[in-house]
Amino acid sequence: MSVAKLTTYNFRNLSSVAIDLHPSLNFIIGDNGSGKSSLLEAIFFLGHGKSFRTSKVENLATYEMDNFVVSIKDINDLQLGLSKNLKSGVTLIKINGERHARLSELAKNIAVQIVTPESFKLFFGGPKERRRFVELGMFHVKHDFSNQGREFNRVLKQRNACIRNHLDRSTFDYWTELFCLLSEEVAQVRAQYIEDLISELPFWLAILLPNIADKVTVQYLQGWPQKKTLKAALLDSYEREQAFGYSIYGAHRFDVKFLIAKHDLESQLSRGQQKLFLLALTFAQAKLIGRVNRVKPILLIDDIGAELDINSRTSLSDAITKLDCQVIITAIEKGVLQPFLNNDNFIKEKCDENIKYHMFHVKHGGILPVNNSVMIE
Ligand SMILES: Nc1ncnc2c1ncn2[C@@H]1O[C@H](COP(=O)(O)OP(=O)(O)OP(=O)(O)O)[C@@H](O)[C@H]1O
Repeated sequence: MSVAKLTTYNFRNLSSVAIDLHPSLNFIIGDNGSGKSSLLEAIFFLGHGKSFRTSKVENLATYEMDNFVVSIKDINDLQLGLSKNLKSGVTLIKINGERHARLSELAKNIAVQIVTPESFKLFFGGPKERRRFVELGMFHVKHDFSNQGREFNRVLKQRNACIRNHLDRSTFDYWTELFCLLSEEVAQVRAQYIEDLISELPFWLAILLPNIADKVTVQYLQGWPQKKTLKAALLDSYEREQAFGYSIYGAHRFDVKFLIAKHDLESQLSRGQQKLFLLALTFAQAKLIGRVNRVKPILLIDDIGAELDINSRTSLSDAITKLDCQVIITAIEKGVLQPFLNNDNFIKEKCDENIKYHMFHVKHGGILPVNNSVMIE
């Protein structure tokens, strides 16, 4: 889906917002603290059921308010809505007016990816963000995997409980057997997905980071030593697991390593280059998501000017012309967007309604369209 209309109520500092978005390209400009990230956060919240910057849902309601609502409508009038009452704790999920119990029902309809100024630091930090990134892609691309993934998580929990509670050896062995079986299955599906992702990457690197495009290698680490079976690795680490109190090997411990000439990518690239690399990877993932044809991905880029010089932003605008995504970009001032505004390829490739983009100005939580920037051909 792409968002045709976004409505928010009591969300962060945004006053009641109702804006019409362009199917391909949108710019949100405004001063620091005006509410740009909050707007992206509202869309992200619908796609993920959580924020990208706080784990406390109560932070999302406007100060002093005890409820908030976010809803979107696509061009075919599909309507997704999520409201939260902080007092009662009730979360209401609605799709076309009908109530649903699971956030994943919403997420099936909207694939939101975000790149913020902090993203690349998190991504190249611990494995958590890399795992999250891959799992989001798999959720949308490998539909059949969802049940398998849920079952794996259930068995992992059971096995961890066995370790923590020092249950008898036969119960432990039962869960270990099942855990190994599911780990192998999950790791295999994931390996396929990562292979697909890696095969998309060179195209985007050639646009965004041409100097290193052919030097990058990617390693998938399945979650246990490559040379051993998981069962053998777990047997060897029985004592350590008992001491730690959780499963130290298994498909949940997977990781992806990016290397340039055998060195960790993050130790070789500048901050701007790391950000471009993450964008290339995000575009590769968006392409895979788009290809399964169920949902058109939505790409949010917060503070496009951070870390990126004019050349990088020009390459980025070229890359975006090649994506079939709805893109929403924030910036503190219009000048930063010149490479995008001057890029004629948007007109040819992206403009199906004679309008190149929509631009909005956010001021103190209020949002106004910038009329003269909505270019009619
Ligand atoms: N729950 C809330 N209720 C009301 N205002 C809030 C709430 N949470 C944060 N704010 C305020 O909302 C404002 C907008 O924050 P936001 O991060 O969206 O700004 P921004 O436009 O992205 O700024 P920057 O360019 O500095 O990143 C900030 O001034 C912040 O203090």
